[in-house]
Amino acid sequence: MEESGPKLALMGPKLALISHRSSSSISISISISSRPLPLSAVSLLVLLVAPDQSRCMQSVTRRNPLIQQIPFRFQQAGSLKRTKQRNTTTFQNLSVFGILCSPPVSCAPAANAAQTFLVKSRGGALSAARQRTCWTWNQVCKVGSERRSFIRPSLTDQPGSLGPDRHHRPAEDGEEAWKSAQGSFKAAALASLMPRTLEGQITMEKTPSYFITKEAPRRVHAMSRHTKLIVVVRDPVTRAVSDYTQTLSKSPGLPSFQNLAFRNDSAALIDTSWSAVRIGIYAKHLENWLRYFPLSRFLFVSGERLVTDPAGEMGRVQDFLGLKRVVTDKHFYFNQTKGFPCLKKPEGSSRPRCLGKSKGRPHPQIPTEVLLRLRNFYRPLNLKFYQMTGQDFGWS
Ligand SMILES: Nc1ncnc2c1ncn2[C@@H]1O[C@H](COP(=O)(O)OS(=O)(=O)O)[C@@H](OP(=O)(O)O)[C@H]1O
Repeated sequence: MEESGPKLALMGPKLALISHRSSSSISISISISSRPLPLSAVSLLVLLVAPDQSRCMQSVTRRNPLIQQIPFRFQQAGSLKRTKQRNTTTFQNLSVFGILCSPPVSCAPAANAAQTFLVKSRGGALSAARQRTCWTWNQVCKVGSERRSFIRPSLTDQPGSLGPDRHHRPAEDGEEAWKSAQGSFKAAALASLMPRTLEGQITMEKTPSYFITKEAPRRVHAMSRHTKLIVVVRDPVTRAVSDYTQTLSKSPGLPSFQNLAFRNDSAALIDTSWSAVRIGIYAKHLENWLRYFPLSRFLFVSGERLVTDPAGEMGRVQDFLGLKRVVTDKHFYFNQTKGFPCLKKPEGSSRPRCLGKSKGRPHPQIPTEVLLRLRNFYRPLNLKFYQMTGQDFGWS
């Protein structure tokens, strides 16, 4: 008989396996009861488990008169599909997110001012001017249906992403009120992006960059302080090489790893402004999160064990979430060609499934001396991270 209640689902390539190039992310596809919640195509990082989004949203909107109503939610999924349920409209595979500006900011064109959206493109593909443009509901739908723009929920501070448009702030509002409105708005906007959570369901979201985004802990906390957070971490040296490999695959003319890893003015110093290096300073990012969430709210998953013992790590994830252990050893096999564990049978499919080509790419050869220096750089930072988490990840 089919078990009821929340469980982890083994769905697509992004499923119960995990990814962690971006240091902190967990790539679990989740199912809400029997209905799969499609997650984004990027590896995950922070997993938000919010028990009651709608209540959370109501309190946000009550506290701030600027936000009267946020009636739309967006999911990323298959084809564009509109469904109505309890006054909530859900668009699937509207790879766009929209935020209701209420009262509407004055933006052009605003044919339907009551339903005006700020739109942001994934990776900044839209021009800055377009990013600042508020779009009407119809325009958002159009973009979604044409799949021209991919917009992901974001807690970062990029202009034109979440929140009232800074260029159109109401003159009568004081600075504090405005800041608070922006903060609440972002929290509400995030909540609005989450699917409605019903009894017996868990809502999850994954965005690697949250872990390293300064504003994210405060905003996630504002959305729900009961959120559970899952962070997948991998040896920061391997992570940096993986990060570089990914960038190299998109920009073949990239300077060498060592050129980027060391400062121009002093070849002895590691360049911590390079994101591939900076992201691996886990202790620093965690400090920022611990200002808002106690350690008990976190689960740290080892990226290395995820490869050597995926079922074991998934067992920890299920325990942490209070779920019955549904995902076990019998779901995985080691694929010799891929060199990684794969799923024997994802949900809804009779065929085995491995993660895609961009996961588990061969890394370029980096001189041993360079890796050694990087390892020395990370050693004390890793130790600090072990102390903070109470976990030894064994990165030597
Ligand atoms: N089962 C399985 N199959 C394939 N790959 C696996 C698996 N488990 C973990 N990994 C590792 O995931 C790394 C990619 O991490 P992300 O998904 O976070 O990267 S991304 O930034 O979202 O592209 C990817 O890093 P690279 O090896 O550098 O490609 C893999 O090492």
